[in-house]
Amino acid sequence: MLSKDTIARFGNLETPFYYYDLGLLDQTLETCRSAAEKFGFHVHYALKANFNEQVLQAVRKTGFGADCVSGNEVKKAIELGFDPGKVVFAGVGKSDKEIIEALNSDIYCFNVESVQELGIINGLAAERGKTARVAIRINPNVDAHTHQYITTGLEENKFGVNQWELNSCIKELKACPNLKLIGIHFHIGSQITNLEVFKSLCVKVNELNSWFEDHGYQLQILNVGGGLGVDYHAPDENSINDFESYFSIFDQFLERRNDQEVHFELGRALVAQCGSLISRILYVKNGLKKNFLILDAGMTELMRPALYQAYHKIENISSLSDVQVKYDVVGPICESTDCFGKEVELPESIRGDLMAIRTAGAYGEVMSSGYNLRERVKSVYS
Ligand SMILES: Cc1ncc(COP(=O)(O)O)c(C=O)c1O
Ligand SMILES: N[C@@H](CCCC[NH3+])C(=O)O
Repeated sequence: MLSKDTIARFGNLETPFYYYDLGLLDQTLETCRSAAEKFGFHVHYALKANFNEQVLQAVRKTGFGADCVSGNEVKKAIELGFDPGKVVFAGVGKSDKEIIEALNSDIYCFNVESVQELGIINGLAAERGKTARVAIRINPNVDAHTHQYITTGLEENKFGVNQWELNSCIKELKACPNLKLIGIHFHIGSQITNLEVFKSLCVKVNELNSWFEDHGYQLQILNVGGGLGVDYHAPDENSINDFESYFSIFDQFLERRNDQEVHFELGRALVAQCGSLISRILYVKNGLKKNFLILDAGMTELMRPALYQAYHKIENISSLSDVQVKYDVVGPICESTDCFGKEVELPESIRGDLMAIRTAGAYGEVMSSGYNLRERVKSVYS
């Protein structure tokens, strides 16, 4: 909940901007850290969810590692003080330049997404007299029951290698003396709210763990990715995930060998609820059939509703009116999908009112764009 003092402070600020509640972020990180510690699990924060420096500093202080998906994310994590020994690098299209930089930084592990990539990393490592630690990202063909655009673990998705390619992976690994296979990696999708899905993932991981054992590989790491969803409808009631219940599923259903480590790559569940996009109403348009609130923020600042029809709770945080009106809440961008919500019930609103679009800390600021030559969105913290 945004406090009265915080809202009063916004009154003097130019909008739009992202507001981050760093206190809530710290509490969320600490809840996750202590739950993971209880089970002896390791967490790498997925930078793609939010690489705002203040957010990253808080994550780094917690002691989490970094899960990166580009050379620049690897560079940023290391520059901000993450231990290279806790940096992992995934991505279906790692360029040679990105691989070389990651090798030079001695990162912990490459999460490899194709048979061909194994050979490329091996060649680049050999040229530098290095051995690269790798984990194979396997597509487990588990349905994450999430939005079709953010599911990643089905055979029709571009991510990872399919199970029928595993023999080729082993053959390639045998021909790659500069690679050390340390684990297997999975990530089945994002915004997963049905925790049963993770049980199905565990069953697959167990099967594949045994498969590698049967082929002579004792894996050090089982990396089960991220994907834990958050409550977009009730950000105040459920501001921090129940990380203990989430981790306990893996504790119960994963068949770990003696020293095997379990790694997680959480993004959204760590940072979504601490961020809100704050905006002002520019115009109120009352039509015959619809009332529009036109905000000074749009899909350029928060793309999720336009891209995935994603729901975000919208609040008028300055209106004192008791009258409730339904509005379509839209942005100023020259696109019809530039809409944050349709038929949203809000207190009667006027030009200048402050609006908060909640649960915007993950995949918000980082996905903003300069379309329509918009200014880069600013951030405010408390
Ligand atoms: C490989 C990988 N790991 C981790 C994540 C983080 O996912 P989430 O933010 O849903 O926890 C993603 C994004 O979906 C991903 O693609
Ligand atoms: N960017 C997405 C999720 C994809 C996560 C990365 N694989 C979102 O806003 O929900």
